[in-house]
Amino acid sequence: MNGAIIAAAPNIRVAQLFFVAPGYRKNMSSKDLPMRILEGGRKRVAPLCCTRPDEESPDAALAVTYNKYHIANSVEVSEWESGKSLDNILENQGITIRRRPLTGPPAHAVGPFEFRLENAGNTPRNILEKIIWNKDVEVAQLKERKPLGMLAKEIQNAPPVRDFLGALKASFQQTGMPALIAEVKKASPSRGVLREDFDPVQIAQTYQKNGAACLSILTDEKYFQGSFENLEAVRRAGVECPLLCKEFIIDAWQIFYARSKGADAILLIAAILPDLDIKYMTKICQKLGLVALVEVHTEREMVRVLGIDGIQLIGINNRDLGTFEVDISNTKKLLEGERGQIIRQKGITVVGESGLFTPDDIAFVQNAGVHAVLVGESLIKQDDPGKGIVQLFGRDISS
Ligand SMILES: O=C(O)c1ccccc1NCC(=O)[C@H](O)[C@H](O)COP(=O)(O)O
Repeated sequence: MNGAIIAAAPNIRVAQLFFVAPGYRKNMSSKDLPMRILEGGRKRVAPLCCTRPDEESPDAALAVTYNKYHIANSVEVSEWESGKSLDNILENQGITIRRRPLTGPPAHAVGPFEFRLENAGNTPRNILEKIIWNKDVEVAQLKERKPLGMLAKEIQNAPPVRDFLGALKASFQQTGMPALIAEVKKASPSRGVLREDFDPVQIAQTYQKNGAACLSILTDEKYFQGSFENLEAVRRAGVECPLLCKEFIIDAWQIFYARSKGADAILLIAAILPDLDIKYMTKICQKLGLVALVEVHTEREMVRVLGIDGIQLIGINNRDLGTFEVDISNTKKLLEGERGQIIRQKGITVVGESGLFTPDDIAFVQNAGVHAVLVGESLIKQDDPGKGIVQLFGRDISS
């Protein structure tokens, strides 16, 4: 076994053991401890780290980031040490989406048959939780095939990062309308297949030609029929719009993976990530030159995210990802009062997301204070998604 046991947390359902990797024991405060948590035989990497300020060169910084990205922050270390599970930490921040339990439903054998008893603890409560639990398994498998060290090398050969945020700001200034992030979206859990004849490259080119400032490429396969191949293909085809990798990120490894596939921006969803993860994942983005679109849906999530330094881009999702309910007045609600003031003071760019179908919808969210919109369904369902942009904005935004 690689590392020394320094503490055990007995009051957790499955025993958790904390390890210190060799070479990190001397002269380190608890803030610097690289923590690996073993739960029931499964390694969980949690929480993340920031790089030390003394790493000057980007290569060194990257190396340190990926070598130590599972270093914990002192607050969270103390939460772990006092026996709090990740679900407790999530719950304390109002995050209702739980992480996948370590074991599935227990197996029972009856004669030649085996069945599993499902209960509230081992069954996802809603679609978002289902997506996240599936993602957890998916990422663990991908990571085994491609460890971080290997990814870091691939990143060196990845196409250069483009300025996602700059493109949004430039378009907003130029057109006087919210900049468009057009989504390359084949299907969704709420609507099923949105477009049968789905050619991601052709759709991306049409979006670009018709005035999209940036594109969002869904990469989740199971629930959205997206893929990282789509992201790579759009990038390779020479589409100039900066690309958002629209993924459910629960592990910093995915950020490196997205960059290696040509992403210019990634999505961080406040409904599933505790503050520390958002904070440190944002730092990793900075190191990689990516921008993070931090997505909120509730007032509490907005307040949490506004309390984190360095956030430049916030998306307000009008869709409740647990229930699928869509209400565009959510954008207005979240931008009202003090929250809106803080956003303006900090110069944060705001994106209105989901459920936008008409010029009135665009005007509504613009009046509420957004600088950009993220649109999927209403464009992708049109025979000509390019014309869909003209219809959505009520005018040609390409010139
Ligand atoms: O779109 C869904 O059904 C969905 C379900 C569960 C989690 C996420 C989901 N969508 C992600 C998005 O928020 C949208 O793809 C994006 O904002 C565009 O929305 P729309 O214009 O309504 O297609």
